[in-house]
Amino acid sequence: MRIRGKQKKRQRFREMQGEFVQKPQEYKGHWNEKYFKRSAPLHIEIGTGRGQFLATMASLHPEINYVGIEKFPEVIIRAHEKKVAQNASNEALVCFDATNILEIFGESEVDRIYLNFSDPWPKKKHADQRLTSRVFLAKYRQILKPGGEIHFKTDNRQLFEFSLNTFAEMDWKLRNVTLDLHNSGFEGNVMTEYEAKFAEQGLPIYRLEALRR
Ligand SMILES: C[S@@+](CC[C@H](N)C(=O)[O-])C[C@H]1O[C@@H](n2cnc3c(N)ncnc32)[C@H](O)[C@@H]1O
Repeated sequence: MRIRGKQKKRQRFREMQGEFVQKPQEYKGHWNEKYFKRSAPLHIEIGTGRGQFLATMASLHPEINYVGIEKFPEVIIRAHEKKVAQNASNEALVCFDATNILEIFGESEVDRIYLNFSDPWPKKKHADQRLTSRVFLAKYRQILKPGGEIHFKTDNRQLFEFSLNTFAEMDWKLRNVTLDLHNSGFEGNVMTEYEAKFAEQGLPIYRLEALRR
C-alpha cells in the first residue's frame, strides 16, 4: 500500500515538473537576476519537507527571495501545495540532494540558510550525512556571504550537541544558543510542521544561529 502511494506521488511529481526548478544548475550565481528577476536577500532552506515553514516565511517577507531544497519528490509536491495556498511568488522549490549544493549556488551568493529539524543520522558511520557535519559546513561557508547566517532548530539533543561542536571547531560565530526551548517561544519564530508536532507534545526544541566569519 505504502509503495503504491509513493509511486502515485512520484507520478504526480512527474506531471508537475514545470512547477519546480528543473535545471537549478543554470541559476548558479544568478538566482536573483535569472530566476527571481529582482535584487533581494536570498534565503534558502535545506530539507524543506512539506514546505509549511518556507511558504509562511515567503508570505510574511515578500522582500526576500526564498529557495527550498528537498530531496524527495513525493515530499516536495506537498510543499508546492503550500506555496500555492500562500500565493508565494518569491519562493522557488528545487528537488535536489543538498550534498551537491555547490552545483547550484555560487560563491557568497546566499544571505541565510535555514536548517529545520534535519535528519539526525544517529549512527557514527553516517555522521558526514548530518546537515551540520564538517563536510556540509565547509560547503555552506562557500555559498554564504561573509556575515551570512545559518539558523538551525532541532528536537534532537544529540544532533544539537554535535552541531554545536562542529560549528565551534570550524570557527563559526554562535548566537542565540538556546536549549530546552518549550513552545518554540522566541520572537518572530515560524513553526515548521515537525516543530508544531513536538510543541504540541510539550517537547523541547534546541536552537542556534551561526554566522560565517
Ligand atoms: C525531518 S524532515 C523535516 C522537514 C521540515 N524541515 C520540518 O521541520 O517540518 C527532514 C527533511 O529533510 C530532507 N533532507 C534530508 N537530507 C537532505 C538532503 N541532503 N538534501 C535535501 N533534503 C534533505 C528529508 O527528505 C526530509 O524531508
